[in-house]
Amino acid sequence: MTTGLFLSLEGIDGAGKSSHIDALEALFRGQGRAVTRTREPGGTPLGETLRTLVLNEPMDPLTESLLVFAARREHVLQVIVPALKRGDVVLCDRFTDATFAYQGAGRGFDLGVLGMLERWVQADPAHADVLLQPGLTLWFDLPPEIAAERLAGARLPDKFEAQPVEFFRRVAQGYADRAAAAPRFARIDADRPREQVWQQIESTLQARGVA
Ligand SMILES: Nc1ncnc2c1ncn2[C@@H]1O[C@H](COP(=O)(O)OP(=O)(O)OP(=O)(O)O)[C@@H](O)[C@H]1O
Ligand SMILES: Cc1cn([C@H]2C[C@H](O)[C@@H](COP(=O)(O)O)O2)c(=O)[nH]c1=O
Repeated sequence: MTTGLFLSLEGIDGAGKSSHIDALEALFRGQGRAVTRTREPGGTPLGETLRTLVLNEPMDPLTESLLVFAARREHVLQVIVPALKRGDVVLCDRFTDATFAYQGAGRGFDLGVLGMLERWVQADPAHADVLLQPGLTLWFDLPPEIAAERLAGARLPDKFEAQPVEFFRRVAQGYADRAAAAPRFARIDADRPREQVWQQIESTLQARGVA
């Protein structure tokens, strides 16, 4: 389906993903790679409109799941697949693992329904059994209490960031469950100073042969 590298960044809110995206982009550009940098929910005009709703409006978990997958469908078709076909490195701040972690583990929504939506949204039109997935997922793993401390006072919390620590314990477990089932996950110990977190990222990219 594609020739580029699809790299996603995942973790609970405040785990430190955004703090390393600039450096990741610079690293790949320094190697002469074209980079498409994007995020979910979002990445297209419609996706960004849906993001505003999802991050701010209270809603039923099925509604929330449908909106993030609707945004993802546009994102996959308009941005991610074309970029991968060009041979770009796609740096995506969150993808479907976030839906399993937040709507599935966090909200308690049916994982079977999420799996069905994943298949509908990410199937290759030519091979329905092949799903578009990141080639590598950097999972920033940080205890929820520390993430909450880091976020406290950093910015006005959105709907998710305002959730209690118990919600993020479930989300963190959701990521751990997803990671246990998919070798594309690389765990980054985010409970370290920034320089050490970056060193782990660099060594992971080398070990996986992608940079
Ligand atoms: N290794 C670190 N040690 C201490 N503080 C950090 C570290 N990494 C990031 N921070 C700080 O923690 C806060 C959250 O970091 P960041 O915004 O990168 O997280 P995030 O995973 O992108 O969060 P979100 O998903 O909610 O956007 C920021 O204030 C950032 O400066
Ligand atoms: C993709 C996706 C995201 N979310 C949540 C997770 C975060 O709380 C926000 C996005 O904010 P960020 O600062 O850009 O990390 O949305 C979700 O609940 N479900 C999803 O599928």
